[in-house]
Amino acid sequence: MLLGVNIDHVATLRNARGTTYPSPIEAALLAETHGADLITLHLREDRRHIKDADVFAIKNAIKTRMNLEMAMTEEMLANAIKVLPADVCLVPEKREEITTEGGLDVLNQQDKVAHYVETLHHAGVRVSLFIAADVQQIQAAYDVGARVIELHTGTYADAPIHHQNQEWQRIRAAAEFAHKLGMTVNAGHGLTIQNVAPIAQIPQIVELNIGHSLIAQAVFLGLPEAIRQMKEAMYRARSLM
Ligand SMILES: CC(=O)[C@@H](O)[C@H](O)COP(=O)(O)O
Ligand SMILES: NCC(=O)COP(=O)(O)O
Repeated sequence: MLLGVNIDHVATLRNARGTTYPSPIEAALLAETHGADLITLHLREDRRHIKDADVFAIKNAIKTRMNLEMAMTEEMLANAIKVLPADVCLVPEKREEITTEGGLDVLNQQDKVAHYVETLHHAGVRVSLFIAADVQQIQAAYDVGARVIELHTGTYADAPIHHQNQEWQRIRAAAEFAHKLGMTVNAGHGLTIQNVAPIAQIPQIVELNIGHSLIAQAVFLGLPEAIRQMKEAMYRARSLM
């Protein structure tokens, strides 16, 4: 199981004072030296954390692969064609949101999503769609040509303890459905060292993208140790399957 380290919130800390530190580029290099299988970052339209310069610098510096998250806008599409990351993950964005709230609504904008998928595929970029654990959305993702999805685990992560199993069941069923279609299934959002194990135990999920809780842990433990503990939790969970 692969771990994508999302470094958005290293940039949040940097931007708090407008300094050059902590450097997202340094964080990306440290993360991949200490176990990150890929580096995920979200260039938001409002640039509240990751900036355009970070994207280009990280693309040129890392040895693993870049998973660039972006909204479906012409500006972001043009930028992605310039950067040419290994992966683009199309995510919904609302200016007023604190963080990503829901999954991309593929079902109700299939022509638009198909255009972004086709354009990025033509440029040699693999495309994943960040969607809710919903069979109709997964089928729509397949129908528009996407062969990779990232299941939004936010409803699982935010669920009250007595609802968590129900949310986990939804994600497990969604992963099974997508896998049967031949899709690559990733997952992410709101995952922590405390809640990651059940998600890691879903056999069809091959990659987890984790950011906020990892960077938070890194404040106390340092990034290498935070990554080590997260990977250990993922592998321990897998070994108990
Ligand atoms: C799509 C997703 O769940 C995250 O990767 C996203 O980047 C969250 O946005 P913030 O990093 O701005 O919280
Ligand atoms: N796509 C999920 C991601 O990259 C990280 O989300 P989070 O762990 O910061 O909530």
